[in-house]
Amino acid sequence: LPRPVPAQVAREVTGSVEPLAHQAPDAQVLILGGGVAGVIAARSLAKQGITDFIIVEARDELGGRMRSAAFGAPNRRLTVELGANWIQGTQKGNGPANPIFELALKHNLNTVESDTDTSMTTYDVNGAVNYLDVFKNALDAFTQFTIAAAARLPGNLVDLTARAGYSLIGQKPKSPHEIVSEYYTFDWEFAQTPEQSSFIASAWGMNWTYNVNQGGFSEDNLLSVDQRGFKYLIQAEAAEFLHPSQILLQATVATIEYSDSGVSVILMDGTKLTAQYAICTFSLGVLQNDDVWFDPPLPAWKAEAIYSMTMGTYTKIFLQFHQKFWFDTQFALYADSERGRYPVWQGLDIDGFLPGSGVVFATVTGDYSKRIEAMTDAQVQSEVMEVLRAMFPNVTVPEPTAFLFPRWFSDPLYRGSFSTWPASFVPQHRINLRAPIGRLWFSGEAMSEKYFGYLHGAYFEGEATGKQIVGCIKGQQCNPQRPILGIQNTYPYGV
Ligand SMILES: Cc1cc2nc3c(=O)[nH]c(=O)nc-3n(C[C@H](O)[C@H](O)[C@H](O)COP(=O)(O)OP(=O)(O)OC[C@H]3O[C@@H](n4cnc5c(N)ncnc54)[C@H](O)[C@@H]3O)c2cc1C
Repeated sequence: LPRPVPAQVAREVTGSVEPLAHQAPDAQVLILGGGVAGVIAARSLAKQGITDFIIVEARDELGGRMRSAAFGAPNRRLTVELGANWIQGTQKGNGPANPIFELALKHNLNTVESDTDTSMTTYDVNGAVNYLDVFKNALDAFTQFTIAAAARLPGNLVDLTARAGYSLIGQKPKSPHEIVSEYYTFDWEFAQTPEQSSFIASAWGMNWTYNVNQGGFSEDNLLSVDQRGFKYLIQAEAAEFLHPSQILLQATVATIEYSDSGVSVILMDGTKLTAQYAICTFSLGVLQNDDVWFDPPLPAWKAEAIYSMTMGTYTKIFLQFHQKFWFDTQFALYADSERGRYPVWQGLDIDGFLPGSGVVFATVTGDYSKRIEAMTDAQVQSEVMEVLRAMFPNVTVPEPTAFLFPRWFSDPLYRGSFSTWPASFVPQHRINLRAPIGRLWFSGEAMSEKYFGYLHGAYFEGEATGKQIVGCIKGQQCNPQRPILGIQNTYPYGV
């Protein structure tokens, strides 16, 4: 979609800031960010006849964290997913459907069933070693973990860390095989350690997505191998209703000014845009790291909510080789003496996936992601090759023909990969994270109570915010969530 130059946008206002009341707004609604939440919020507005909006996006395309890249040696290039890759939970029978799954069907996305539970080969520092029994125990332990967490709800028992939850059900992994198996069931999903995560919210996050008995979609995971990129799904949806004048690409927001009567946004190039309402869909990481300035500064209740949720980082490290020399399963585990050291591997050179691609990738998360982002590509490649050579002691592992990993944590447009819920984040914090201030609304995956972290969380939040703003504009129903001022302990400290 080409970058438009609407007349209002071209009218640059730099320097002194005029009061909002004195100028005609550039749009009824500014949608800040063109990821899933932004595009679906726009669709919600358009469906209700509100077409006077502009999506303001820093990058040169829509999609946000649905981000793909061309990867590989010049004669063997293919599309890989740097960001979101799976449709997590699809639909069982006539039950609730994951809306991302519905979009994938609608736009004929090429996906393949991902067998995360049984298509596994296990390795450690001595090469291939079968510890599938330990791995299976970890999968079962996670099911027990979710049951134990859910059991706390009826009694309104306080949240704990996921680590405490594991310990309470007797799971105390000690050997590298046990530790990497636990890592796969927990960190690889949440991009944080059990110590950094909520017991209750980690369990319900899984249940609402995967457990049909608890209102989830299904247990299935579909991996996008679509060579147009996973993002095609949201770009194709956007193309159905967006007019070029409703999108402003390569426009980075520097400051957001807000009040009870309107919002104005100042871009990095000094352009000022004004609107009656704005929806900020920037990632939690962006909000946490002052990449965008708010004027006036965000109130204490909002700042506390933003800083109390966690932004996890999930990093895929892609390698391409002339020839496949690795496992035939979809996944492999590598147990190192250090927890989180290049632990999960995925092969794409498999029938139905990307056969003949010569591509395999490792995933690291959380603090380990931050660690490698501070290193050079060559240093990371050398560590990864050391691990591959330990996994395959009988193979002369050559240097890869291509190597790539994204730096989500360092990127000022994201500052991480997706949000995770820590034990000290209480439901009132989530209400405050989501609550609008004046005419400025907040949306995106991190605001979702049931689906934080996921594409479908971004989708549902974008849809809900769009609908609420329609209600306000049309003067029908305008009931913005009121913040909770001063979230208190249930029981006072005795000091
Ligand atoms: C590595 C990784 C793996 C993931 N895997 C999965 C998965 O398999 N399945 C799944 O369901 N989810 C997955 N997710 C999560 C999923 O991608 C997100 O939940 C979802 O894309 C978030 O959408 P959003 O619209 O809330 O935010 P975003 O996609 O972040 O959209 C916000 C937009 O704002 C723009 N922006 C930021 N700052 C500015 C600024 N100052 N000015 C202008 N524009 C700005 C950004 O460029 C971005 O386009 C993954 C994410 C990552 C990073």
